[in-house]
Amino acid sequence: MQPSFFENMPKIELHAHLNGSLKMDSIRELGLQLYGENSSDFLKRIQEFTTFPEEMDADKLSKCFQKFAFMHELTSSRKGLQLATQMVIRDFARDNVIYLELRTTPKNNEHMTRREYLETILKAIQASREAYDGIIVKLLISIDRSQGLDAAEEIVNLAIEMKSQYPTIVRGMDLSGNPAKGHFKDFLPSLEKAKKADLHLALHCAEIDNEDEAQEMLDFQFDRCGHGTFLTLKQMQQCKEQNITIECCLTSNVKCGTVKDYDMHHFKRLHDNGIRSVICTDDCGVFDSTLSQELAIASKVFSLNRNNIHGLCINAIAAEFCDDNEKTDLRQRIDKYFADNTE
Ligand SMILES: CNc1ncnc2c1ncn2[C@@H]1O[C@H](COP(=O)(O)O)[C@@H](O)[C@H]1O
Ligand SMILES: [Zn+2]
Repeated sequence: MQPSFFENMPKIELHAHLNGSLKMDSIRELGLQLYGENSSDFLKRIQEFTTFPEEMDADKLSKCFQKFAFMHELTSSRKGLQLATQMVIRDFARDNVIYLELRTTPKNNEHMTRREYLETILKAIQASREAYDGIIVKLLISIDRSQGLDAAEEIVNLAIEMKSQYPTIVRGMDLSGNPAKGHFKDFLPSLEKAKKADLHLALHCAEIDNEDEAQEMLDFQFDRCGHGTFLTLKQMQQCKEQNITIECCLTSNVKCGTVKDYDMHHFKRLHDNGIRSVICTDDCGVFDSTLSQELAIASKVFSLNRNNIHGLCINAIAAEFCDDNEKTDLRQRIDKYFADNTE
């Protein structure tokens, strides 16, 4: 299959962090719009944002988290956040993503409360649908495991409130941040509360090797597993039994050094064992990728044929946090693409 097959394909993105998904060109545009900023120093910082050392480094993943500070600076004002949200949605729409679940950690600073942070994004999402060709955008609200429990509790309460105000957009919660920091167990009461309030859960799990924590998470039960890199085969089987879909982010894992190379990626193991997985970008800005590229890589490295790719799209529809009418419509659009493109 040619790259254009993946570019033209209507796609579904289920794992994308807002501040990690702004592409280099859009960061440049954002700098210009916010500060008239186009200096060589600014352009150098953009380069650093997307550059990863070639060699393996045990600390590569931790270093990745330092990169987000740059984007967080650009989105620390309401205007910056609103523009960034619009640009991220536009960039996904340009890649023919027709359904996008964006996730973000609400932040408070001198310009915004966490509530205002979320309201700014929700308004930008509402405006985006008409602007960008009918793309459906949902929001998952993230808890950063490297931050304290008070923040987590405030965020869950806000998520519950925002879900009742924007029920078609706010669909779930995520647990993310540096997996070497914090303990899942501590966030359990907050996540339990989210679950009781019917928020779906897409949690980062087993991104690093921590079998006990992964087990605690699986026993708690959630809907979708971000990465799942270090799940044991038994835990993968548990995912299958519990109907948990694994969100595989190939380039993210390779660039962060948790997977040595594409052909060593656990996607193969999942696929071979019939465990439901989907391909996602994670942070397409930081990792300088697109969903089309990730699917093309998956198809090449794991020798996936058209039916396999179609199957991945169907997996994604099954795992979406949206209503059945939206799923039916998306399925029709994707089936039509595969029926019309029989190369
Ligand atoms: C690479 N693998 C990853 N593992 C875990 N968490 C990640 C991540 N990539 C991104 N994030 C989480 O998303 C934030 C950026 O988006 P938002 O500011 O929330 O929009 C990061 O600060 C981190 O908390
Ligand atoms: Zn992630």
